[in-house]
Amino acid sequence: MQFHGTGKVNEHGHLEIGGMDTVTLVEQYGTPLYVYDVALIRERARSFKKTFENLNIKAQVAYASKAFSTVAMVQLAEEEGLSLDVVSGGELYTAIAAGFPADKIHFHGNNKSLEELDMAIEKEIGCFVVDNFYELEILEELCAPREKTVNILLRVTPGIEAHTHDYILTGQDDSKFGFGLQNGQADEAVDTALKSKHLNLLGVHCHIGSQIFETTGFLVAARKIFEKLKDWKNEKAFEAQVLNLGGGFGIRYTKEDDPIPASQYVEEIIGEVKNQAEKLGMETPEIWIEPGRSMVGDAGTTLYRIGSRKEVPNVRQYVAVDGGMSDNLRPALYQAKYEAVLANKANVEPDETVSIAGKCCESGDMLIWDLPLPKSDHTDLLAVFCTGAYGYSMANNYNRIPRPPVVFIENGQAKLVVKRESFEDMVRLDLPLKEKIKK
Ligand SMILES: Cc1ncc(COP(=O)(O)O)c(C=O)c1O
Ligand SMILES: N[C@@H](CCCC[NH3+])C(=O)O
Repeated sequence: MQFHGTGKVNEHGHLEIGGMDTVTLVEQYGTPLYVYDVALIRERARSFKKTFENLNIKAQVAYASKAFSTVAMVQLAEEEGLSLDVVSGGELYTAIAAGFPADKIHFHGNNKSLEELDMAIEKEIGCFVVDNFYELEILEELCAPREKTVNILLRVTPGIEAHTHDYILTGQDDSKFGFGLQNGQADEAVDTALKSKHLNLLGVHCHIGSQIFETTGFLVAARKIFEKLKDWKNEKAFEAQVLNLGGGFGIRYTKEDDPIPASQYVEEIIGEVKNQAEKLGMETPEIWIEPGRSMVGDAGTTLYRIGSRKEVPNVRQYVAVDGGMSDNLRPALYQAKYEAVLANKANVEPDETVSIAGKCCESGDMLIWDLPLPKSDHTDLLAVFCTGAYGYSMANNYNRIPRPPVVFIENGQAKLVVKRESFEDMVRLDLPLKEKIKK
């Protein structure tokens, strides 16, 4: 088993993360439990930033907070000097509540509401990534009476089919996001933005998809965008100061995944952007990127307690854990694959193959199919790796299952950063039909 970050097996044969025994963590915080290896998040953030710095490129590395948004995570992003991508009022509110510098916040979304835009204008965020004509219109309308000017990027869809799951593709022509680059929409959006009194057009944004292992898609996107930038420079006297190529860098969930290092994505992107700019006689724009999964994905591990078991003779052994699609929706939604070990028997050789079921009332609530494991029972803990991105952030209360807490681990210290939801929380927003809720 290849562990991630500071993960290793300690002298008790237990999985250790950030110098903390995971069995001890469970004694203290219970299961299910999300555990984050903070040193690994810092390492990822620094590696992205350093690649730009080494090549002397003006850049912003914006953490895509949709991957995992909590006050503590946003504060960690700030400590590491990252910018922040938010995609809703809730993520924006979290950033503000965390004290994140507003001028380093970039606001995404294909249907930002008036209230959300209002809040973002009031907070004076750094940039709006405008997705459609309606947003151009309402943003101008909201800014005019305040006599405020806001920075914007136009999100374009370059017409690229990156190799990833269909549900997480975003750069193809037939996408709900952005202005079509090929069909004249992007040209029209540039005209509208340039005419507007209160929108300061900084440049272009594009995001081709998520969990991408090759650089080709990013490079083709950059080339296609530059063809337009050249036209816009010649025909509209508009020169882009910023090119944001989004996130999407893939990570290793299982041994079948073979991602290139984060620095390689960045180096190749920089190379192409410089090349294109030079070829077209333009200044190299500032390059912004928005990694989410590659910032936090492999830093997260979920700890579960093993529970019931069911054998379907000659077919399979189901082993159930005390969580499931309520804390990790990805297997049910994308057929995502994960690796796991018994946290308390981390160096014991497997002696059976089991399929890990969640506890939700849904046949599709399966976390891992056909996983080799040592024989296990209720005294054992399952550690599922690489759950740091889109795990907690997509967690839900299906079956009124409370969401697990989140613990940050660094240098042998554990810090609770999200509390466990309680059953009271499950009825917190409910209003009774009768006077009293029976307890
Ligand atoms: C606009 C945008 N930026 C950044 C991201 C982050 O992607 P990832 O987590 O794959 O790096 C996403 C999600 O796919 C996105 O839609
Ligand atoms: N939620 C997705 C990625 C979403 C990408 C956001 N545009 C995942 O878990 O892989």
